Amino acid sequence: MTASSVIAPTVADPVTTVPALDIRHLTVHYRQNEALHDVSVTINVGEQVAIVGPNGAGKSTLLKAIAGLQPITSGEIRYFGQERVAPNEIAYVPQRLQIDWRFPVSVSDVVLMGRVGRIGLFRRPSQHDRQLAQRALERVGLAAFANRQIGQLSGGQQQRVFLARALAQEARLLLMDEPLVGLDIPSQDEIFRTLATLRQEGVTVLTALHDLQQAARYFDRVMLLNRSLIACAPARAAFTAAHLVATYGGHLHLLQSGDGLLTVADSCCNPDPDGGL
Ligand SMILES: Nc1ncnc2c1ncn2[C@@H]1O[C@H](COP(=O)(O)OP(=O)(O)OP(=O)(O)O)[C@@H](O)[C@H]1O
Repeated sequence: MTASSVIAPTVADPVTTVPALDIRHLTVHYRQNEALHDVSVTINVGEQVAIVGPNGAGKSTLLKAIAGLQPITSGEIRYFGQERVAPNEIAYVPQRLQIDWRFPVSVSDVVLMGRVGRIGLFRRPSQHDRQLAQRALERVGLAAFANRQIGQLSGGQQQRVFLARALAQEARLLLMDEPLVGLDIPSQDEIFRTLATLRQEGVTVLTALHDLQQAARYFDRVMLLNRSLIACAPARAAFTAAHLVATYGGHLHLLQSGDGLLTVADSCCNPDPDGGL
């Protein structure tokens, strides 16, 4: 073999090969209750991943542990190759019910709060910060609501305000806990449009969801969780009968759709409760 016929090995690009999240053997307890058991998964930079699983599967716990809001029992989480991450690098949007919407702040105040990590708690926002907040509100279609009190918005609009806050924050990692709960279809579409914008900007997104069709349609990979990690793969590979049964047990009916992808319906909503697979 001549030297010229040898193909030089590709030099790994350290920027692109370092994952956004590298979770190793993560276990989390609430007192005696083990909410997450030995979860190991890697999320690449710019990926959008849906976390699905039954009630109590540990979806919220996983998001909170990643956000640093929930102490972990054992294991480790690395962020962009580091043990620690600056708070402004992560945006966490909790479930709607966990937010006190009566809080007397305007929509633009909430979005500006996304800048606090960058400007410091006691410094006034600059013109640049205000412009970023304004642009973020425009991008989620809420510029006209900037001066409204946050509690006066609809559920979908409130969720979009929190997305705008994440945009203004210029976070690299966005964690959302069931952002679609209680939203009508147009509001859900607006959220997915905003996620598409974040995709263009290379923001890594992890979202807890209940709708498996949406998880399959809008996300690069689906993480099936039931205290342990069952799978984390593109929908076609994730939604196998074995994975779905391991995740949801006997509570689901599996359906074969036209394109061969398995989809599921909760047995509580099925008109024929005795219907099998
Ligand atoms: N603050 C808490 N104190 C004690 N136990 C908790 C707490 N939060 C959650 N748990 C328990 O941890 C387990 C995982 O809960 P978690 O909220 O993470 O699940 P989930 O998948 O997000 O559920 P859901 O779909 O209902 O929101 C459950 O058994 C739950 O009861």
